[in-house]
Amino acid sequence: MTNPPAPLPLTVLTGFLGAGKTTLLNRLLRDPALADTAVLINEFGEVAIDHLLVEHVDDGVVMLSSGCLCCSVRGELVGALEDLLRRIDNGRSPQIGRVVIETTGLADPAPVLLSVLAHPYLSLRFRIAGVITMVDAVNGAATLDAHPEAVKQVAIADRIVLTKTDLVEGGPNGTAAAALATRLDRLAPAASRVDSAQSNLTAALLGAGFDPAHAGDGRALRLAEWLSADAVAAAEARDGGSDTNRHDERIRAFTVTAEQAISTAAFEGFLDLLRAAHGPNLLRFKGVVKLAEHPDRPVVVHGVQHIVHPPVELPAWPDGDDRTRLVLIARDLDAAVVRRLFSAFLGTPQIDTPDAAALTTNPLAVPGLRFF
Ligand SMILES: Nc1nc2c(ncn2[C@@H]2O[C@H](COP(=O)(O)OP(=O)(O)OP(=O)(O)O)[C@@H](O)[C@H]2O)c(=O)[nH]1
Repeated sequence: MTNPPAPLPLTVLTGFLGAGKTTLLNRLLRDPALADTAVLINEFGEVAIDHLLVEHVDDGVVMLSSGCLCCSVRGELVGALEDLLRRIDNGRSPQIGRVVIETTGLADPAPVLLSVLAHPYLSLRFRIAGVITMVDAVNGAATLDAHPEAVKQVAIADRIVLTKTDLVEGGPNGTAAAALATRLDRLAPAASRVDSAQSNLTAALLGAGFDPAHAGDGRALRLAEWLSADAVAAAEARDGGSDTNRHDERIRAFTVTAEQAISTAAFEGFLDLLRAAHGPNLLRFKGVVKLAEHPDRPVVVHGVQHIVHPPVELPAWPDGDDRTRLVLIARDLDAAVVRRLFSAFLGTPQIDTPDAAALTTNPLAVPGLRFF
């Protein structure tokens, strides 16, 4: 049996209704550097609105036609990706370099990621190269106030693209723009931000993911940049005690770090418990882990809710920092709870908290899936 080809980068382009997704996609697809991109576009009903607006793509476009990507199209999305692979593998379509999925404005991007990550074959053929969220600089704040979906789209972003900065009152350096920037910093400290008016958006957008295959050679985003653990820790220190009334205040990004290596079994146990107890609230997590069995070869993990992408072992620490660093984006989940859980599995329980044995022999604990 031959090995499957290297996984194709898959980028999810999301953002609320009218945020400027199609406008951006049209612009990106004019860039010759993206000529080998396949685009999966969601449509509403029978009117292929987005398709009519997307130019300069012919064979690379796969259209979905049954409504909202976040629900009914999920099965169809898997089918469309499988069909795309089949056509490429048997030569009916040209080789492609990447896939971009544009979600509808109302979609929760997590199920899109889940349908790829949770699929045994698609998870081998695609790697999540990033979630790019468009935020309208004029209506962004009001949209975040009114729509929890928009908050989630921002919270799980790797990159945020600000659109319509040309229309914002006071200009890109004015008070309204600054207030939105502060809010986005709190909600998505791990996401870098670019202005859609900037000229070279292609590189800024499609380089959002970490590619383990090129971890050491500078061709991919650096591990530290992908994780953004420092930015998340800084945001935590800054915003520590804020109130939790607004719905975007319920979502928090936080880090768990450790110098000490953790055994594979203990790390599995930690993830199992975390996913079993808090899966639905775990919007996204990513990390690099120092395993006791081979501390010189870190393991990169990431996932969405209860699903973990197959972990990738790197030949060496690429960035000089050999600590375990996890970044979690979660709703209604206290960072201290997760840190205590990790400490317990690391064998360094805090006062008044159970150790790993107490946690795993707890008859109420729900065993999760093994993934190593
Ligand atoms: N002035 C200005 N207008 C923009 C910008 N980006 C998008 N627009 C306009 O905003 C409107 C909505 O843009 P679309 O690209 O259709 O937004 P969308 O996110 O694809 O919208 P849905 O498909 O409804 O979710 C269009 O009229 C665009 O021309 C921008 O940066 N500046």
